[in-house]
Amino acid sequence: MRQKLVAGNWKMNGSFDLLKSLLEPVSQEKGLSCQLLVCPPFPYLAAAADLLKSSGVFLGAQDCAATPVGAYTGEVAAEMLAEMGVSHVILGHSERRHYQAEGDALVLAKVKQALAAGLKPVVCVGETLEEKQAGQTAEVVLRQVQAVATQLSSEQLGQLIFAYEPVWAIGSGLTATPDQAQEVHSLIRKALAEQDQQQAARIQLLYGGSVKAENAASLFAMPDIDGGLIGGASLNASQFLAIGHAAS
Ligand SMILES: O=C[C@H](O)COP(=O)(O)O
Repeated sequence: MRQKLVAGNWKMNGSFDLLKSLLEPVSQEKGLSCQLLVCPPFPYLAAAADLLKSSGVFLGAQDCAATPVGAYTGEVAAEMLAEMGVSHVILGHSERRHYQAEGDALVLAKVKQALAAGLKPVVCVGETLEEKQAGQTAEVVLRQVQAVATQLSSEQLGQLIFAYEPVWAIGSGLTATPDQAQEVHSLIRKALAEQDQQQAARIQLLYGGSVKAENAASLFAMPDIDGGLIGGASLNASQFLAIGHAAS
């Protein structure tokens, strides 16, 4: 049985004040059966690790370098993140695919670095509005999934989490309906099962895109939706915890 995971992607938002006001209640919450993961920007990771210690709440980063340590100005190595107490790293988010022109090969290189450092990659996949309108959702999503999955061993595959985030639903207030999201999640799980049935049954598949306390429960009730990757609503402790309750 897969445990549900509610992950907060703060994107380029936050401050030390927000860190404290948000992570104190989150780290003290005792009534949830789901896993919680918080992914603030790099400058806040050390303080977040301190605030979350012994809480059971996981700490994640929003990116890592595609290469090991060395002469790569401005980059942050996966090993450095692991050393700070980070356990997860979001990779291939559509904002990075779009603004930083990250392609499937670069995402795979980052996934390999993350795995080598013992981090769990949260690999984001999803189609744009144009691709959806052209009927290309399955093709795009499965290409992004397989570009990573097929290049890994079974053991490595089992460390992955995938997040299906239709680009048209991110920050737009438009959410995929539970049925639409389930259809894509089921396609992803079937594709993974063709590669490795056992691991496919274990891998957590998250949904992301305008998830809020009001729509979370109906999404999380679907058989292949194992939680959410939450953007805007993760910046408010009571919203984020309410989504956690919907997953519990
Ligand atoms: O990583 C999170 C997603 O991009 C969703 O963001 P959102 O909840 O603000 O739509």
